[in-house]
Amino acid sequence: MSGNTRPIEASIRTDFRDEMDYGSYLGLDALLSAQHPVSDPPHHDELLFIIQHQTTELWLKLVVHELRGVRRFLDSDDLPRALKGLARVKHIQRTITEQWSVLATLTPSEYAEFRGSLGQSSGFQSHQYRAVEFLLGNKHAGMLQVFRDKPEIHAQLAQLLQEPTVYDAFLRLLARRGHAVPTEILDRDVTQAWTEHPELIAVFKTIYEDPHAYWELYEACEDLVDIEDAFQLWRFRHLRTVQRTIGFKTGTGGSSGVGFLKRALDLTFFPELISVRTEIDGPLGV
Ligand code: HEM
Ligand SMILES: N[C@@H](CC(=O)c1ccccc1NC=O)C(=O)O
Repeated sequence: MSGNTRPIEASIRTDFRDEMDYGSYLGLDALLSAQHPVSDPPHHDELLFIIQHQTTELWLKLVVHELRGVRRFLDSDDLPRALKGLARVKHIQRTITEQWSVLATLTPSEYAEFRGSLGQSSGFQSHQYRAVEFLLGNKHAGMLQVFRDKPEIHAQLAQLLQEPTVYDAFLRLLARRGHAVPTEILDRDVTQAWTEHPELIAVFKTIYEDPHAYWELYEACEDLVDIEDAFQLWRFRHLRTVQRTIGFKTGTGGSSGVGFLKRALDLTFFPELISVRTEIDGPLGV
C-alpha cells in the first residue's frame, strides 16, 4: 500500500464490450437520467425533492411485490415464507420512514421557491402508494379517479381493487386451519374497505391466549400489527414534514393539506388485531 491508495488487482475485469456490467444490469442510464427538475431558474434543492420521492417510489415498488408474494404464500399455506415477506416489508417501511429526515432539511423558504413549478402534481397521485393501501385493505374505488387518463395504471388498480387483500388471504388460511372465521367474512365484497368484524376478535383471542399452540399464526398476527404501526409512522412523519414545510396551506393536489392528511391517521387495516388486546387478561384478571 502506498500513498493511501489500494492496488487494483490485475484480475479485475475492465473489458465489458460484449459483457453485462454494473450499469447495464441495473439500468443506471435510465435511472440516473430520470431526474428532471422543472424550476426555472433551476433551484438547487429540487434534486433533493425529486430523489426523496423516487427512492420512496422504488421501495414502494418492492413493497407491492413483497405483499403480492405474501398473499400468494398465504394462499398456498406456506406461512414461513409469508412471514419472511412480512419481515422484509417491515424493514423497508422503517427505511422509508427514516428517510423523512433528509427531506426535513428542506426549509419552507427553499421549498416555496420552487413549489409553484410543481403545478397540480402531488403524492396523492402515487399509484404505488394506493396499491399498498389496497393490498393492506384500505380499498377506495374513488382513489382511481385521478388515474382516469392513465388506462394502464387505472386497470392495474381496478384489478387490485377486485382482488382479496393480504388480510383476506390470512383469514382464509385461518379458516382452512380450523379457526371459526364466519363465512360472511370469507365471502365479503373485497372491493370495499375493511371494516371491523367483532366476531373475529374471539378467533384472535384463541391464538393470543395460547401462543405456543399457534406460534406461526401468532407471529403473523404480530407482523401485521407491526406493519400497520409502521404505516402509521410513515403517515405521521409525512404529516409533520408537510406541516413544517407548508404549514396549513392547501395542497397542490387540491386537498385541504394537513387537515386531510390528519384524517388518514384514523384509518385502520387490522382493527380486530388491536381490539383483541382489550380482551387479553393475565392470571390476575387484568
Ligand atoms: C415537502 C414535501 C411534501 C409536501 C409539502 C407534501 C404535501 C402533501 C399534501 C398537502 C398532500 C395532500 C394532497 C394534496 O392536496 O396535495 C400530500 C399527499 C401525499 N403525499 Fe406528500 N408531501 C411532501 C412529500 C412527499 C413525499 C416525499 C412523498 C413520498 C412518496 C409523499 C407522498 C404523498 C402521498 C402518498 C400522498 C397521499 C396521502 C393520502 O392519500 O393520504 N409526499 N402530500
Ligand atoms: N402536495 C405538495 C406537493 C408535493 O409534495 C408533491 C409534488 C409533486 C410530486 C410529489 C409531491 N409530493 C407529495 O405530495 C404541496 O402541496 O406542496
